[in-house]
Amino acid sequence: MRPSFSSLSLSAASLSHTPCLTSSLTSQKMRLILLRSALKRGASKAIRSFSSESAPERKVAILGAAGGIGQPLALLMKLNPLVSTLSLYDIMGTPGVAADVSHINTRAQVAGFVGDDQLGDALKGADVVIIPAGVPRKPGMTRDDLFNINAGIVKGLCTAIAKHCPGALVNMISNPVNSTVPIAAEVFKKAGTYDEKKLFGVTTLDVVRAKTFYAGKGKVPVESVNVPVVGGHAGITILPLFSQATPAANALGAEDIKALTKRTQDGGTEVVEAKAGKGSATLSMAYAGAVFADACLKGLNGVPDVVECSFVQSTVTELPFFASKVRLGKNGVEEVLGLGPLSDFEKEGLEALKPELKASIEKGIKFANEN
Ligand SMILES: NC(=O)c1ccc[n+]([C@@H]2O[C@H](COP(=O)([O-])OP(=O)(O)OC[C@H]3O[C@@H](n4cnc5c(N)ncnc54)[C@H](O)[C@@H]3O)[C@@H](O)[C@H]2O)c1
Ligand SMILES: O=C(O)C[C@H](O)C(=O)O
Repeated sequence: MRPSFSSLSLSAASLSHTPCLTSSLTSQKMRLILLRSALKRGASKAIRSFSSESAPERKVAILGAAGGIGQPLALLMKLNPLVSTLSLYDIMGTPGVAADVSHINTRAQVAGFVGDDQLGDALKGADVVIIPAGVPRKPGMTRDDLFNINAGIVKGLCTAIAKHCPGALVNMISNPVNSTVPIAAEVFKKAGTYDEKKLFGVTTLDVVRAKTFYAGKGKVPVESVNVPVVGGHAGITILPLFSQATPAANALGAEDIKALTKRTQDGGTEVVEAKAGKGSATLSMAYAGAVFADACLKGLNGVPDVVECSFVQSTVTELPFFASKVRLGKNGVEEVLGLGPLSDFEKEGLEALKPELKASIEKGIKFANEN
């Protein structure tokens, strides 16, 4: 994501590096001309990136916007020049978060909404809805332990989405993602608004972690690393495909790959334990959520070849939902990409994750239909 202010710093840099020229003009006059033309170039660049004409109007709503993820995610979405309206909803605290974020001098107009009565207005006209609402883990808990509270929260919010912005792309962050995405699908089916191309479980944090850990161990530049992560978003259902990682890190042996896989699968728990009762990943999740929402917006805007991993309705395996690489387009999912060639270790991991993922999906479907 490139915040629009980057072009301003570029133009400042180009000003200070303007070379000296010799001509019949005095050097002072020449400096003035160069300064004017550099300013003009810089200003037009800045106007291009700030202008609401350069990108379509896009409304992004964050549900759970006053929480540990919600607040930094609101900040990052306010910095995204593709967002024209940023709608911040929570059951408490959003007026303050919205007032704070709204003072940042970027394109998005910010509005805060609080409580059931204002949920409809928060959602109306949204192109993308991001859901980090719900309780996080404490040490000793699994993501599934959050089901009893978060399933109901997600169900209520998705019922409102079906009513107020049925065409929006939904980015589900609330855990357990392996169950909350199927819950959302069932709610939308019941409401007659389900479009499998528009529902996404956000698994980007697994990819972010896999990239970071691989770069560290393989001693390759982190910015150039790509690693697909497939399956789901809990424990062994998180399956990083390091055999497909680029660039190749030749120094990594089978034991290293095993350790990297385990660290990626346990990345959430690593943060939960380090926070010692004060919640789970929030800052890295906000970053990951912003990366994924940005990809959705780019797809909606017609940018070609936008590919991210996500937990979506799928025929890649026999399971009805599965995370894999997905090509994003003007209607959401344009293509669910296959797994590609797997190593024997990854093939074993794939078979091992299926029973747990299947059970979590079925639990979500059952809840949505019985409550
Ligand atoms: N998908 C992922 O990779 C990933 C990563 C990290 C955390 N998570 C999950 O995200 C969720 C949020 O985590 P957090 O650390 O931000 O928690 P948090 O407790 O800090 O914030 C949650 C926010 O949700 C709000 N909320 C509760 N019920 C709501 C409702 N009905 N409508 C709107 N808002 C509501 C709360 O008021 C709170 O502000 C958790 O379920 C966590 O497990 C997922
Ligand atoms: O681990 C958690 O509970 C939060 C999140 O799913 C994560 O992966 O960090």
